[in-house]
Amino acid sequence: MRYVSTRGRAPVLGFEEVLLAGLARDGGLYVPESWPLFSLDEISDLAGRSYEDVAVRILAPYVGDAIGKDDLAAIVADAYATFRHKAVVPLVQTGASDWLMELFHGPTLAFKDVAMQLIGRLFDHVLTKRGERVTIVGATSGDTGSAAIEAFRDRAAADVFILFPHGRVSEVQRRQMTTVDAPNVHAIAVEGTFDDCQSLVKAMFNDHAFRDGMRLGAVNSINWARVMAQAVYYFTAATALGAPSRCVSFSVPTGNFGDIFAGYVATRMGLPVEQLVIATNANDILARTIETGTYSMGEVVKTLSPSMDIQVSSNFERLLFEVMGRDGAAVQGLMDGLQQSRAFTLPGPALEEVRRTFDAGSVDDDRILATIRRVHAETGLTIDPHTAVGVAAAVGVRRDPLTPMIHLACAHPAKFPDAVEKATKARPGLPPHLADLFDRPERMSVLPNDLAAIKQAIGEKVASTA
Ligand SMILES: Cc1ncc(COP(=O)(O)O)c(C=O)c1O
Ligand SMILES: N[C@@H](CCOP(=O)(O)O)C(=O)O
Repeated sequence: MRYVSTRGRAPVLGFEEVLLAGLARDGGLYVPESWPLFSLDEISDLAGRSYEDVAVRILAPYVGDAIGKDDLAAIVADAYATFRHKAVVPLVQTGASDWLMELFHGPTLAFKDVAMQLIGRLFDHVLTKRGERVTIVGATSGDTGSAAIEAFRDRAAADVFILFPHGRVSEVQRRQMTTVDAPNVHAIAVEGTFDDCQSLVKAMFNDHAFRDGMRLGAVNSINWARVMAQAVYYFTAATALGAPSRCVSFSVPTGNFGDIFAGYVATRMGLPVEQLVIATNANDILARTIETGTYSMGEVVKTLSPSMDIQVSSNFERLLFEVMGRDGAAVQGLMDGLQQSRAFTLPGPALEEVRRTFDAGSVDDDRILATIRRVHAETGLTIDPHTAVGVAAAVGVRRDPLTPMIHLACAHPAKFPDAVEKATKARPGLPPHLADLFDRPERMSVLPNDLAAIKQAIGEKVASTA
């Protein structure tokens, strides 16, 4: 498979280069040159297979001949052996037509592990083959960071620098990033928001001298490999519930639009999906965009679902590229508008196209708490505040009550114990492998929201370990 940039002016790359490149050199995001289409028979044939087997089948066309089939199967098997559930992402029925897809059985208790455990190994495979080393820079609102640190810790071919917003992640999330004692891991608390962290990372990639000098690599969902890995569980869940002969829907708690874009990818590969619900917290830029057609940035608000306290939703650009006829210049025009006036308006036909597949709802903190409480009372299950956003948002926008709605349970409740305790009066405990998290010493630097200062800190650290 070859990959093109959403802005149309970066080199066309193969899988290996796309994995290592992260952001395209024109500032855009890489997408496959064409979508591999699975026939209905091929999709039916996924039902009942192991997660690992389905993953290899879905990933193979994207990886192409960059990695041999046997090597890919071994990497996939090794990645998902780290999960605490044999099904990797089990489904739990919560109502007549409602299911939770539990995505939090990986090492760091959030859905990010599903892609990150694979990506760490893919980087290792490719870098070892090439005899190269990279400097990973990532931005996190809490979950990507710990998943990336866990996936890359002690890997000889990578240094990892994770930028997170100081004071805006949960204590569990922070400690998961700051207590890992590995020489190649560096947690940086930035005095700013997640959007600031993400824009610092993009600015480092757009500084080509720094990017090439440091040999930067990305682990955020700007990296195509993240999205492709997340597309797999849309297939396992849908086929377990009768797809492709039965249509299903998904409700997806959304921040950076990576996870829900992976669902869209599954539809482009042939999976019949009735609707994809964009579930946002009070940071409702995407819900407003679907309603009005205008993507207009506001200020970030702190919520009980901090991992989704995001305004600049990176992967929306990938959807724009698709609904604007894959016209890179047109996407660049919208992105220029966003840069200049903090807003852009989708052309009518593009908005119609988005609305064919996507619905959206936003959920405030009171509804998050009420939803955690209700689900707990009705089912005995404890959900985290992000999952609650998805469960609540689906209520208002469901197209057909008989179509199974699969709610993505993105994080373990123990990552956000304060919110969960407030709702249920019970404090969720951490699983045994994290039981001593609060006793481990923390290690992090606090830096201003300043590109030069951050580049200098990264440069010095890399030079000192070279
Ligand atoms: C727990 C949790 N839920 C949902 C999201 C939203 O995912 P995405 O950014 O892929 O839209 C994130 C991160 O953004 C998260 O960490
Ligand atoms: N919620 C995310 C934000 C970054 O998203 P990504 O999917 O682009 O890595 C986080 O937890 O960091």
